[in-house]
Amino acid sequence: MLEVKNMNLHYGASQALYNVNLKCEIGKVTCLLGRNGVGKSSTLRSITGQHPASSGEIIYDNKLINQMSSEIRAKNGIASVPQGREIFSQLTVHENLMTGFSALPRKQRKIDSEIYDLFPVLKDMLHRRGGDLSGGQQQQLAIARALVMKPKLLVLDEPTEGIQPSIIKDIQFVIGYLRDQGEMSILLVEQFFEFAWDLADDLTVLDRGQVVLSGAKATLDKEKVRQAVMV
Ligand SMILES: Nc1ncnc2c1ncn2[C@@H]1O[C@H](COP(=O)(O)OP(=O)(O)OP(=O)(O)O)[C@@H](O)[C@H]1O
Repeated sequence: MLEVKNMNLHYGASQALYNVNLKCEIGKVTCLLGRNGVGKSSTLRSITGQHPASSGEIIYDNKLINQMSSEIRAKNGIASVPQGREIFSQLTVHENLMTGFSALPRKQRKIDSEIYDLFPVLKDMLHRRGGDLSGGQQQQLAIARALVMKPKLLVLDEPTEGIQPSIIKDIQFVIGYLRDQGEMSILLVEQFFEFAWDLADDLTVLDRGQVVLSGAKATLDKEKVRQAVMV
C-alpha cells in the first residue's frame, strides 16, 4: 500500500533522513519509533506531502507520489493526525469534523455514524468549540477528522502525547479496531513504547535519520527495540 524506498530528506543544507526504507501494509499497524529529533516527523511529512523528499521513491497505491501535492495525496486517501493535533479552536467540533470533507467528492461528504460510535464524547460536544475541549478530547477529534476523509492510509504523529491514561486506552482501542477492519494501513509514530509495541504489527526504528531496526514484531526482540528508543 505504501512503500518508501531509499529516501533522503533535507532542510536546506542539513540532511535529516538517510536512505530510509519503510513499508505499510493494509490491515496492519506499522510503528515508527526513535528518540527525539531522529526524523520520525520528517518521514511522515514526506509521506503526507508537507516536505519534499530530496531523493528516493514514495510509492502509494502502486503510484510514485513524490511530486503529488498534499491536497491530492489527501484526495487519494492519505489522512494525517498531526503532532499537536491542530484543532481549529474557534470552530465547533462539528465544523472541525467537516474540514475533513475537503478531501472528499461532494456525494461522499457525510460523517458516518461509526465515527460517533468510536468517539461518543464528540457527539455530546458537537456544538462546543474545539478550543473548549480537553487535550484528550482534541486528540480524539483530530483522529475523527482524519477518519471523516475515509482514508486508506492513516498517519498518526504521537497521538498519546500529553493525554490522560483513560483516553490513551480509548485511542488504543480505536486504532486496533481500525486495523482489524482490514481496510486501511496505519502508520503510527510514538514515543510511548508499550503503547506502540502493543499495537504494532511491524516496527521500524530510526536513529539519526537512518533505519537501525525494522521488521515484523514477531521477528524482533522487544528489549532490543526498547533499548534502541530509550531516552
Ligand atoms: N523545519 C525544519 N527546519 C530545519 N530543521 C528541521 C526542521 N524540522 C525538523 N528539523 C530537524 O530535522 C531533524 C529531524 O526532526 P524530526 O522533527 O523529524 O524528528 P522527530 O524524530 O520527529 O523528533 P520529535 O520526536 O522531537 O518530534 C532534527 O534534527 C530537527 O532539528
